[in-house]
Amino acid sequence: MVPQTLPEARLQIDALDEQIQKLISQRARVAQAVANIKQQMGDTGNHYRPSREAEVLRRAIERNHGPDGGPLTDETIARLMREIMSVCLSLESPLTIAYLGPEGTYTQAAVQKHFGDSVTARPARAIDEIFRDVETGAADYGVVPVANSIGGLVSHTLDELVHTKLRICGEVTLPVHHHLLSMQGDFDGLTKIYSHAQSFAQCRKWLDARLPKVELEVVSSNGEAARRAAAEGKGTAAIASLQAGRINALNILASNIEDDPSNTTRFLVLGKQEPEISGNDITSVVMTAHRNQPGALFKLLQPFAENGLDLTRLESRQVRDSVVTDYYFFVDFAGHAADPKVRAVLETIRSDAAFFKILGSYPRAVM
Ligand SMILES: C=C(O[C@@H]1C=C(C(=O)O)C=C[C@H]1O)C(=O)O
Repeated sequence: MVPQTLPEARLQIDALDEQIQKLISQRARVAQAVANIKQQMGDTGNHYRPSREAEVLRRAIERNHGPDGGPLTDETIARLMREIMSVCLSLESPLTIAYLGPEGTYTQAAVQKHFGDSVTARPARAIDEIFRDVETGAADYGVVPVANSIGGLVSHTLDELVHTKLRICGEVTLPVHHHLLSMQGDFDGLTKIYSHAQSFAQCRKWLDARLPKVELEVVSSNGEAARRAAAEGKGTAAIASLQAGRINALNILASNIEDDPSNTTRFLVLGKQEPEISGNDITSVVMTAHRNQPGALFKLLQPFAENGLDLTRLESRQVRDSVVTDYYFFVDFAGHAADPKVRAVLETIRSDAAFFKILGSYPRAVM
């Protein structure tokens, strides 16, 4: 019944809130029961299940299109469900997630998007430190950037992936929006802007048009840029994320100043876990072909085509220290390595490749 007066509307909202709260508490109790059941089943690790979470989020989005759907966007519904799962999971297993710090980086925003707010985010100084934090158990999972639609591949991440024992257990895609942030409230007397080199490159046109005379100083991250703008105050600004602005209490002088509004960064979630089949999964592998064999790459990729496996990404990176030119091929495709058909294809490729490694099978990003 659509309310006609404000008191009527408030009454309805109070009644709905009561129901929502009751249901959320019930859900949390069931999640606690799940933890006990998993322990009884001899599960010794944490209780985070990437495939199950993807399934819950996909269902929420499906429902949003059904008879119980409402005026909220899929993204909003998924974000709310994400937070509910995040608080439920924190009762089962409080998680620590290593990310490329300092606070306020886009990688931290990716952690929040993927795991929700009820995790401890642990900033690392460099990408290899994130791998080490997860390998040693200082963090349960790690989040690293792997590619940006404008800036290209993150080579440190690819290099670490070749050698690590960790598995990719998830992906996060994040639209990247840059903002000009400062302690001051206007452009007057701005003489210096701090940012990461990539962010400057991504805002080149805007900077040339609006602030051609201001000095640009490259720092190690956007989080660091925001920290400096806050510490130095008047006359300085940073190009960074809204989150970095919030953390450092900066004003927004200009929003979405990136040249390409579809600018997106892809991140990987690293862990020791092998996610189960979720029904919409990606598998990542890395391989090298035998040298001096014409058509070697063609031969490596042929089994994917012959078995109808859809390649979603193919990147190459030169093998470090190789005198002769030699390339690692990073291939992503739709499917899960536990699927017998996929397993057979991977075994064929493994026997044809000079080097071959499965990096992980994980649910395709839902949000
Ligand atoms: C409750 C579970 O454990 C965790 C919490 C989930 C949730 O709150 O829905 C989903 C998957 C797991 O990360 C489960 O495995 O079902």
